Amino acid sequence: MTLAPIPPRTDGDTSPAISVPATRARRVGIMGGTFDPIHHGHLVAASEVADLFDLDEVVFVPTGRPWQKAERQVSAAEHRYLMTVVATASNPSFWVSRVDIDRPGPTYTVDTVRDISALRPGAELFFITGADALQAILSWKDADELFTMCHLVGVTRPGYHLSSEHLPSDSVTLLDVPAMAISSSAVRDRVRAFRPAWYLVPDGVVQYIGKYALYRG
Ligand SMILES: Nc1ncnc2c1ncn2[C@@H]1O[C@H](COP(=O)(O)OP(=O)(O)OP(=O)(O)O)[C@@H](O)[C@H]1O
Ligand SMILES: O=C(O)c1ccc[n+]([C@@H]2O[C@H](COP(=O)([O-])O)[C@@H](O)[C@H]2O)c1
Repeated sequence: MTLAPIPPRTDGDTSPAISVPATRARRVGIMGGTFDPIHHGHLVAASEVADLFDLDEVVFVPTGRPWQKAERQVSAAEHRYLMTVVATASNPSFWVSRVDIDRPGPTYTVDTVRDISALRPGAELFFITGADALQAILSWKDADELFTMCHLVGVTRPGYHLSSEHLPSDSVTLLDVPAMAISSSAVRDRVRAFRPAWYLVPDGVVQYIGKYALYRG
């Protein structure tokens, strides 16, 4: 049997075919992160926001060069991208974009949102952040412009105070999500110490980490 070749994508993305009611604009969540590795805290946050904000899809965007983590050693973008694909593959409304890892230079969220907006013209955009990232948002590049480009959804995260003080109230919503006391740093530390990462990250991500001997130090 001969299979028809898969046509090449021009945008480098593998977004699923999702039909959106004709009566309203498409509602798109953007979950940005270093995802080194992606864990269940990220996935629960995205799933909760998708449900409560009636999102049609959530696009996970692994950072290319996270400039505020410049002092850290971050795994190769391709590994972080592929682990994010593995972790989200089973959810029909989750997908992963390469826009940040394919853009040269430091990763700024204003560029992320601009690029996703170009892929989804006319969509309403919701950028999802944990409490720690929201606390730092005024230090982000062109934060004022970001508030005009998308709605920010700040979610609870164990160990961090969630607050929108000093942020424009019409651009930010705070949301309680089920507490997942998980961080990528803790997962990396566990792997380095030969301790299990099962159930903190999706099974396929545990296997990916083992296959490529990530975080062994
Ligand atoms: N357990 C969690 N609950 C809610 N939000 C989270 C959680 N972990 C991360 N986030 C949010 O997900 C986004 C991406 O986080 P990131 O990829 O840096 O993960 P991390 O666990 O904070 O990583 P690291 O420990 O390496 O700093 C950020 O907005 C962060 O606040
Ligand atoms: O735009 C910025 O200047 C900026 C500075 C720091 C972090 N961010 C974004 O915040 C998200 C979470 O980042 P991090 O470093 O906590 O994984 C991710 O999408 C980053 O690109 C964005």
